Amino acid sequence: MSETGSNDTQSKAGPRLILASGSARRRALLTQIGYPPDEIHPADIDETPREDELPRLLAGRLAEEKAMVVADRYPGDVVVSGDTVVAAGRRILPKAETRDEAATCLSLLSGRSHRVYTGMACAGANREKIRTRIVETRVKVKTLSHTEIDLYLDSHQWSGKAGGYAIQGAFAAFIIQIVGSYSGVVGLPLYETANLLRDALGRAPAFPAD
Ligand SMILES: Cc1cn([C@H]2C[C@H](O)[C@@H](COP(=O)(O)OP(=O)(O)OP(=O)(O)O)O2)c(=O)[nH]c1=O
Repeated sequence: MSETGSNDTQSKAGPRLILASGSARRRALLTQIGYPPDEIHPADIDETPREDELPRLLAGRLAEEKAMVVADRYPGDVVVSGDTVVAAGRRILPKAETRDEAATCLSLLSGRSHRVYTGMACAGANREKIRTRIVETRVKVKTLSHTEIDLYLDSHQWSGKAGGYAIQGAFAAFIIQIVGSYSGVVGLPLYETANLLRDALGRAPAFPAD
């Protein structure tokens, strides 16, 4: 897989699919639904929330910016992107980069419900418009003991994750209920993504054989 942006095969096979994300999970999610990306090109954008920006709007705006930045490099191809934002009330939690940051996130999530907003954006091959979807999921977390928090922090599974946890890992044992989109929490809401990609690529998915 190259990052040259060449699209020689486009006229014969239709537009290629470019994933504007460095997230291995987003790549795996696309592959799971039969739309494996032809190329990966992470979008380097400033993800700082604007003052008083609502988490839902932030997720949509960042997904759209990621798609736009990368779309400029791949004329004639379809570009898809995502952005996941975790919010406890109106408070937007960071992507945890340090143990202290993760510990603060976990104490905010313990014993209550929070919301995860995932924006996904799809730039069609003709660039007429970028289509965006924002999916909200409510996640209810048990009251975490000090031991549970320490064990989780020791695992480092929080590193780089919005809200300091990953539902696809050990943290699942602490989740009482989710209402919304599981795949959205992991990184891309697959129902909405599949619909937009089917339209944009003009072809059925190629489901991987079991
Ligand atoms: C809440 C939660 C987040 N996450 C991850 C998904 C995202 O990778 C990350 C949120 O950061 P994002 O900015 O959405 O994505 P990213 O920085 O990993 O990649 P890119 O910007 O290149 O697309 O948190 C999980 O993997 N599981 C979870 O349960």
